[in-house]
Amino acid sequence: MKASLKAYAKINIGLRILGRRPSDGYHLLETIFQELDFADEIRLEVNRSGHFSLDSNRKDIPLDESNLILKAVNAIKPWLPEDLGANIFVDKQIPPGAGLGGGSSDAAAILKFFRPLCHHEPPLKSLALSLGADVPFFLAGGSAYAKGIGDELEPVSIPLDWTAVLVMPPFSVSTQQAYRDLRISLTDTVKKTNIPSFLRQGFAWRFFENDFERVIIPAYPQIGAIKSALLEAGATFSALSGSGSTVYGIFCSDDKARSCVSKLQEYGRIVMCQPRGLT
Ligand SMILES: C[C@@](CO)(OP(=O)(O)O)[C@H](O)COP(=O)(O)OP(=O)(O)OC[C@H]1O[C@@H](n2ccc(N)nc2=O)[C@H](O)[C@@H]1O
Ligand SMILES: Nc1ncnc2c1ncn2[C@@H]1O[C@H](COP(=O)(O)OP(=O)(O)O)[C@@H](O)[C@H]1O
Repeated sequence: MKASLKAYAKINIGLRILGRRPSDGYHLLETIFQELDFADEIRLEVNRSGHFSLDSNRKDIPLDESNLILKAVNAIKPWLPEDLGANIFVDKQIPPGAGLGGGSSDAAAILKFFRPLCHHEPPLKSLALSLGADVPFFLAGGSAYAKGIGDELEPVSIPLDWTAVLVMPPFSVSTQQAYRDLRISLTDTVKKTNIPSFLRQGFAWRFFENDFERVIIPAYPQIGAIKSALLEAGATFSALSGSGSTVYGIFCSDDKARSCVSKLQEYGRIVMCQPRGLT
């Protein structure tokens, strides 16, 4: 059996770090995850060899058992027939370490693909969370308000009549290091959530900020320059996605978005894409 899966990227619309979880030091946050129609493609050839292999067009990601695709395979394996195997190829379009959740989305796509082949129902949500804090979002995608460590999800309805311009600089940012650089202590008081009240007032871009910008922009001045360039080019809103390195601009018209692309080329790879609703 052959199959081709799309693993879509996300951006974070607002990202507030509220504090730390005492049990493991993970950061408590609130954000809106928005899925985009920009994706990796995962091609699989399922066989009865009991063996899984992985290859990719990108050689700068691990292709061994530490790849999130093989981690997802290993997580769901106890629920699969023992002789099931697959040759997997991932055509990476989403750069790693870009704040677009590419690896997490790949992992969720694998869990969803193998679920119907399981001999009994796997606990998909907990398997997803064991692979990464962002992975549960990608099981359903669309637009979701997230709390906890990013795993407490609630679908939300926000306007989707916009085009995003993603500017992906030629460097990655380590998520773990970015969290460390925030220097939030385990004993700091946990802040209250704000996003639900923003949404009750009616969605407006001006409400949203990404707390990582405080540490990422000083460390990577190019990120600040991209944000300014997007706003100057007419973006309604611009922000860092996740812990970076991608900066996105929101444009109310496709034409306006297209006309800014040539002005931003010097900063890195540019992709224009649309938000995806729940499917
Ligand atoms: C910052 C965000 C915002 O959406 O996205 P990215 O920029 O990575 O896309 C996420 O919180 C990233 O989630 P994800 O990339 O799945 O993180 P994980 O693999 O679970 O964790 C990587 C490391 O980040 C730290 N971490 C992660 C999530 C969290 N809520 N608190 C943390 O402190 C931990 O130190 C962990 O070892
Ligand atoms: N399938 C995968 N795709 C991308 N990166 C992966 C994958 N598996 C493991 N990784 C590792 O995970 C890290 C984070 O990648 P990714 O999830 O794409 O970025 P981010 O956390 O910034 O959204 C990368 O540094 C990469 O080495």
